[in-house]
Amino acid sequence: MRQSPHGVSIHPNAAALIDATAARLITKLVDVQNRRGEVTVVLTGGTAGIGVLAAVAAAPARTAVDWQRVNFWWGDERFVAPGSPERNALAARQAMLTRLGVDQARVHEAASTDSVSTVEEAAAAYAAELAAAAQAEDLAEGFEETDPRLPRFDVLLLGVGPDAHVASLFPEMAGIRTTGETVVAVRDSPKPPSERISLTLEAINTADEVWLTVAGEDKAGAVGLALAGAGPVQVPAAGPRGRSKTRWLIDQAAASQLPEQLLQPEERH
Ligand SMILES: O=C1O[C@H](COP(=O)(O)O)[C@@H](O)[C@H](O)[C@H]1O
Repeated sequence: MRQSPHGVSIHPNAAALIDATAARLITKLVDVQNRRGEVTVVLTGGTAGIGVLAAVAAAPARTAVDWQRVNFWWGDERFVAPGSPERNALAARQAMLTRLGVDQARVHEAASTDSVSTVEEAAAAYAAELAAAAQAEDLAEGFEETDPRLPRFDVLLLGVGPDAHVASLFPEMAGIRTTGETVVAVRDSPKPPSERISLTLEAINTADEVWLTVAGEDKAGAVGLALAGAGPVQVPAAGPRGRSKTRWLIDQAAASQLPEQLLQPEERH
């Protein structure tokens, strides 16, 4: 693994990236639990994101985490039936949640087409659930105030699409431009399914740590542009910033168009 001083870790291939990210996530969850008792993680869909969850569920070190005291949210969800293979939450349940005996009351899945009739209703319900969790935290002691509309997110995982989308915030579309809201409804996603809900960039950037986990050459252009300082409206992956840390966890193929200045001299070709 190569580490750049800019928060970019480059792994030799997708499998190594996924295993290393899973190990890092377990360590992070344990650290926060040791300090505060419970920990909140925001999950992502996508190939690498779900791969990481499967690797966590298979890692011997998983037993170091108290899975009953982990709160789960999602950065985005597809507005489809709950049993649809398109559903990010279903993929996460199959890869990890059902295998670890998590507390179901702490799993905050967005509404599906079975429970509400429009994607706007699903977005509003998710925003309300986030706000209620934030209020409950305020009543508990020891929580540092971040955004009154959102619970504290200790670590927020994101994938990146080949078009540089993160969560369900797509280039040049309304979602990535939205301010003043924590959750947006998306009706015209260029990647199917068309109806989705997503945290806004404003909400994502309340997280203490944001980790962008990306593998594959088809993502190299998006990663290169994001790290070269592109604007988030054109390149949504350029927008996420954790309050304490922003980590880019990528494989060699996804790193192939990284700006030269992000690499140590000995890493330049
Ligand atoms: O649609 C989505 O895509 C992205 C990235 O997915 P990938 O398969 O290209 O890795 C994912 O981060 C997001 O959660 C998901 O809804």
